[in-house]
Amino acid sequence: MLTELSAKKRAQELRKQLSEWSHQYYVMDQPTVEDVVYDKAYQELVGLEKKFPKIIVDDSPTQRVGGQVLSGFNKLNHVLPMLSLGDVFSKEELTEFDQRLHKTINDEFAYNCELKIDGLAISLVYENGLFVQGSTRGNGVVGEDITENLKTIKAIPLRLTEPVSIEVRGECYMPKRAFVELNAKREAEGKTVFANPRNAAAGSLRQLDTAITARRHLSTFIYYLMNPEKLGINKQSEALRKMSEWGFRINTESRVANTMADVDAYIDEYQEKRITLPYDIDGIVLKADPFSVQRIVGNTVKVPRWAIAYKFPPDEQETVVRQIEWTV
Ligand SMILES: NC(=O)c1cc2c(=O)c3cc(F)ccc3oc2nc1N
Repeated sequence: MLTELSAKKRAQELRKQLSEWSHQYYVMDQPTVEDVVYDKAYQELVGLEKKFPKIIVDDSPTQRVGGQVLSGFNKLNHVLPMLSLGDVFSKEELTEFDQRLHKTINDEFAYNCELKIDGLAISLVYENGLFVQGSTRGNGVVGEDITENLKTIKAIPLRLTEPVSIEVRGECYMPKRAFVELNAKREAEGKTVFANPRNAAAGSLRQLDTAITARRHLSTFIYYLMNPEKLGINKQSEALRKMSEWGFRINTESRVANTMADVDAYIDEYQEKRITLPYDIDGIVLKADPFSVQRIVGNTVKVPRWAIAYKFPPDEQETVVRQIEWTV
């Protein structure tokens, strides 16, 4: 005999199992069960919550797709401005960036090298481990509250592994494969196609119908933890590891570089690998790894002084392919 109490207990077991499977599949890219196994457990949970609505909790996976159509997005002020990155387009300019930093910082320090994901910047706020708000960069000071749409993205945890109250920032992107399939579908339906995965991700996040966002296979790479030193974290490379432990999807290609020669090698390696990655990148991001260095040099009104984006030259072969398509 199914009582509310036994339903509540079973629902908790199912949520825990579904969350583990979801983390393995969407955050770690290492699915451990077939979709049919996941779907069966998910449908059982949906059935229990339908029968006993009082057992529903905010971080149940069934709450990701609210299915509501929003009338618009509220504006919100970022606690700290979401700055952009300064860009350089040559290794010489990168050396100048390094030399400028060493004018202010006397001791040696390492850089954290990261791929520059070509998506759109988002900010995620958690209270006691629960996802409570998500937003776009907007103009850097005022962003749009897109919490309901971000909840549909399975790479974004609804509950962290520790009850921490933090704000993190990262890139929301559409994988290349999802982009190609979306455009093929739109073309077949006589709709306009998106020019690139970044525009497709932006368009998908700005959907007022959250059920549409939920179908767009968006994902994230989180790269920034606000006030890390208050949490006893002293380096960017440590912050990335900690955010991964909390349950965030972190890009695994980042690397600590102790010399500019190592930075050059990282750039050359990923300029080669770029075309094989399942997501678009438009360069690499170089960051002073110690937060003490970041704190000393600080930010200008627009950009951090402790980070720089090295942009890859436009990818000739892609351009050529596009031209061939165009002439045909
Ligand atoms: N697209 C990216 O993959 C990426 C972007 C940024 C930023 O925009 C960014 C902006 C700041 F003000 C400070 C750090 C940042 O770090 C970043 N790190 C990254 N990996």
